[in-house]
Amino acid sequence: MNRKIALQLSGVERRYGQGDTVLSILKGADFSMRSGEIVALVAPSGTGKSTLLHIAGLLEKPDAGEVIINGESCGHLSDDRRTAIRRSEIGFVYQFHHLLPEFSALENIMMPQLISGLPRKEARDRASQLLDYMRIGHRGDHRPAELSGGEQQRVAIARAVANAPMVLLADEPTGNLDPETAHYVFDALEALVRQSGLAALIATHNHELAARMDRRVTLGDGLIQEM
Ligand SMILES: Nc1ncnc2c1ncn2[C@@H]1O[C@H](COP(=O)(O)OP(=O)(O)OP(=O)(O)O)[C@@H](O)[C@H]1O
Repeated sequence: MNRKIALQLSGVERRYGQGDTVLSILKGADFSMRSGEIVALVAPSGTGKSTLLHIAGLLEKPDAGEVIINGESCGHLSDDRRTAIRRSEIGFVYQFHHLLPEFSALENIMMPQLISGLPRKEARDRASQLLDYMRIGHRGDHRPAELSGGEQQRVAIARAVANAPMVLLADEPTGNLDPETAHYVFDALEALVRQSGLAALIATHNHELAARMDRRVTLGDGLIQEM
């Protein structure tokens, strides 16, 4: 199988601080991921996982190097173009769901599509389909506070992929869940990735979950290394 490269990082560098207190987090990191692939990012706390995900997701700019999404090099793009790529090609999931509390699960999933200009009916149909896919179709009218932790994360994943992005970036998406629920949420995520062909990079401290993914990478000395 030779699927196309959805995300590529080339020579990515990131430093924080100034003068004597510069902290070099990424020192020329290279990485690529193909459509349909699920990659675990497993590395000790503070080594730069979130930094890497923020750069890959165009939320932060690297000090040097390139981020290429779906063949488009993003380094020299205008902020507007970067925002447009982020909205259409990238989905984010975090450790805490960050769903809007006053809206239902269905409405939360519709939101990114409405922001992208999709008609309400189409957004609703797709949101409903995603809820079914995540096996929580019966929970569409519930607000986040009325859902379990695992259900909330499944809604968050559905919302992240609502605009059919090329790349899903997840920062400890099951970090707040018990092990059994974590596996259940991952089952749903995996099914979604296989069905949609998006590429997923998932930072996790859960080694059992990482073992279920296609590939595992780690961060060491500012570089991304295959495990
Ligand atoms: N804006 C910033 N300014 C200064 N230092 C920062 C900034 N953001 C991150 N850092 C530092 O960079 C290092 C990497 O942070 P990052 O959040 O990427 O690590 P992480 O591997 O995701 O950690 P964790 O697993 O604990 O979430 C840390 O030492 C952190 O303190």
